[in-house]
Amino acid sequence: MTTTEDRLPLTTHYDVRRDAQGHRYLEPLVQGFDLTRIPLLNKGTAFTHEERGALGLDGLIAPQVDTLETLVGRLYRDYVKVQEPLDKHVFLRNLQDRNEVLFYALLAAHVEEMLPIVYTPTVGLAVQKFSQIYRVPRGLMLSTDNIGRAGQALANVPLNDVRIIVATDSSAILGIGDQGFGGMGISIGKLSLYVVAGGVGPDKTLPVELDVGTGRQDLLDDPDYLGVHHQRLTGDEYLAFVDRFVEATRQRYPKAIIQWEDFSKDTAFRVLERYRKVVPSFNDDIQGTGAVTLAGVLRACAVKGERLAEQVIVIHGAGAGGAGVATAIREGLKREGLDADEIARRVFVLDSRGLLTDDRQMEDYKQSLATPKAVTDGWAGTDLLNVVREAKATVLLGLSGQGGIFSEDVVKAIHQNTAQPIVFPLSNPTANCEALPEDVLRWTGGAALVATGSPFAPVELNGQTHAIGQGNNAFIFPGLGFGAILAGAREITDEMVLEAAYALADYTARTHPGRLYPPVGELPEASVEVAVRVIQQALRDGVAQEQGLDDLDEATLTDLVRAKFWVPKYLPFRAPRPDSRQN
Ligand SMILES: O=C([O-])CC(=O)C(=O)O
Ligand SMILES: [Mg+2]
Repeated sequence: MTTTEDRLPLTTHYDVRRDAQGHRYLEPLVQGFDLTRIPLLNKGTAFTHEERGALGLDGLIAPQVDTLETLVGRLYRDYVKVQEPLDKHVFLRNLQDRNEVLFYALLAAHVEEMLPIVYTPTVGLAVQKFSQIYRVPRGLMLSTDNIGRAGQALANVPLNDVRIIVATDSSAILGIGDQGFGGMGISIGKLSLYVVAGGVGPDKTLPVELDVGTGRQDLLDDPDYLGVHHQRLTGDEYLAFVDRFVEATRQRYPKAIIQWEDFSKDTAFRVLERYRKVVPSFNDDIQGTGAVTLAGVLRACAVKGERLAEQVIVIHGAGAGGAGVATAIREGLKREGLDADEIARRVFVLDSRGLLTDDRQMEDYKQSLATPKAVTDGWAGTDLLNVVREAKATVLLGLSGQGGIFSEDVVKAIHQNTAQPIVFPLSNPTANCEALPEDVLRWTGGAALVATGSPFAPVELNGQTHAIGQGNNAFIFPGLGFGAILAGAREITDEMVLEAAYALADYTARTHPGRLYPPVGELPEASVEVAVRVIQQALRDGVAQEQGLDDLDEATLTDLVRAKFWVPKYLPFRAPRPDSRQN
């Protein structure tokens, strides 16, 4: 054996090792043509002459030997010729499925430009068209057909050291609802961000689709739809399905974190609570969105020269996102010294029927978000416009998925209450955004502090340029997950998520004091800071299992996080020695 450690190779197809000088190299466990067909192994024309000779590639690759940089340049020149966002998405996904390091090198070189293509908003369209654009498999597809063999399905995954899983049941993708099997696209997209912005190696990531059926008749009737053709499982059957997935995952990947993504309000809270002490896991839409929104609101308050505790916050939308944001904002208010009574008078949550008041019939999870009925005594009404007026709102947050619901009336009403209203239409993708930033700015004479969930171009108004911050949980989950991985966290605590919010706000305050969020191009940098603070919080909470982190000061910890950050490059290949463990 060439290794002393008792562990499986990183994947079925290769291992990564270090030579005597400490340089990393890749040891392929397959040979020849297969090397050009496995995306994590393929180097395209960048295989060296020596590698071609040693690995059975002679004659199988174009003569020229390229570098990764040359390939990135060539691909980019091709990429810019593609016009439609969905076609660009398909271009990049095909590259990912062909040559994964090159995909990440290209993405890393053009983060700001390509994020809206691999991720929000274009990923929304890719999810809707998933069955049409599907070419080769990626990730784990569990369905009612195979969930009884979940253990075998996980054993079939060629990765041996998965650390982060994004799993969706596709019941509430972005703001576009039930997407059936197509939700796999969001798991894939989120994990691309874990790699490019969160420093996790692609061979440690696994996208998962939990295909429990769909409530969409149009999909069920469509012969081209690739998911299972039946109604969604519900109740105990549904939970038994997810139980099987969690149990098989724990067996195969005991160190993996699960990010629950885009579960509808009917399942999101139950799933999160059921498993969060069983596997390190969090719900991105509840907790990630809560944290990223709190971070932006804290920044907006600072820009105004005020405190969060002075604001009155109206949250429109009481699904997973709205509930998560309400919880995060309440925590923020508590940290600034407000008691429960005061908080109840400052945070108002609305669903599609208006303000949640404690005399209303509603789902269990909403009850803790409801306003005491007495607070609304004498109000003209409890619809959005009336709540903004009567509560004297200064902050308006949109998580409803209802495009355009922040009308001119509503925005002008909040502007009556404060010189600089904080207005965040956060729903995704773009068509579901509660208002267009340029409208909000125009209706408020440029005074509003605006951030959105989907990317928007800067707005020019009266000779001024307003950058629109992207309050997307992409600023939280990669750093949160990376930090939790590095800490070996056995649980992801609420405090770790909250700390991620303050870390992001601090990063923005230091690097861009006038902004609400950093530019998206800085996602990797911001994630490093988030990861460091998450590790520190995991240590404080006593959930970090990784040894040797306790005594590190912040600078050393930051260096460590940077050193662990995966960067796309082609490692040199060395054929395994005959006595190696191949087979
Ligand atoms: O995916 C995004 O852009 C943010 C998110 O989690 C959602 O909108 O569900
Ligand atoms: Mg989501």
